[in-house]
Amino acid sequence: MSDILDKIVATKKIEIAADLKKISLANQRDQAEENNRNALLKPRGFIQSIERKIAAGKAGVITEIKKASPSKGILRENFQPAEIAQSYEKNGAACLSVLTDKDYFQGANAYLQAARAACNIPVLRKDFTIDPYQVYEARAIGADAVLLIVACLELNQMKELEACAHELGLDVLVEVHSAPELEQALELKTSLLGINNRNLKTFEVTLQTTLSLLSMVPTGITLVTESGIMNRADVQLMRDHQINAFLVGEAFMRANDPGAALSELFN
Ligand SMILES: O=P(O)(O)OC[C@@H](O)[C@@H](O)c1c[nH]c2ccccc12
Repeated sequence: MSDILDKIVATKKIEIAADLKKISLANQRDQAEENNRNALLKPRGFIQSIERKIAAGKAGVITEIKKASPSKGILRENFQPAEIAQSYEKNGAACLSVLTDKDYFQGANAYLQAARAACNIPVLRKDFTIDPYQVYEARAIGADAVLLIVACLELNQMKELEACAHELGLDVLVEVHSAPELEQALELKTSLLGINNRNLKTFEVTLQTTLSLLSMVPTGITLVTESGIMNRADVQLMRDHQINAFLVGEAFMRANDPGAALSELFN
């Protein structure tokens, strides 16, 4: 083949990929907008649901639905998202977090859809959001909030993704693990800030991460302590520091009855 023909074909492939991306983005946007008009799929107010629990003197617990994780492998063999969602709701969860990442967490969009349809509480799409396409997709599958992880985004990208989420009526949970990341997170509009106690590079978990960053969190921000909450002493330690919102996965996923485990941990 001639050089020029090679070049034209290579350019053509890029052009087609870009066109396909545009088409699927438009489809997701249409679906997202249709969902916003459908009473069953309207955003449920993720932040509001947490704040309501806290205002009532309770813990605002985001209960997670995840089958596996890169650090722990399979957490739950008998994995039924709809049943788990109902059990969480019945036992006082403020919100759900559902992993949709396939390759590392064995998640699926279908799990989020099944979980949300089975309950009335808001649902976070737990994934690694790096492109507006995923925000439209989140709304298209019925999510009420998306996660933005500061460690994998530039500030301008985060702002773009947040604006996109807010335009669609989605709430944003911004996640940090260090002081510089926390400073970046405060550049966003969202009032929901997660401190991940797990270091995503080493998988090491310590609740000291939350405690050490606490003084940097301004009033008006709802702080969620994420990962490694395993027992009542962990919960008490956090509550002793006026931390009232929690994201918990493993402790519930390993339990026979996740809702009963929620109730034992917090009631
Ligand atoms: O299972 P744990 O230790 O209770 O953690 C839940 C949640 O915090 C964790 O799954 C998580 C926090 N941030 C994430 C980002 C991506 C994937 C997963 C996560």
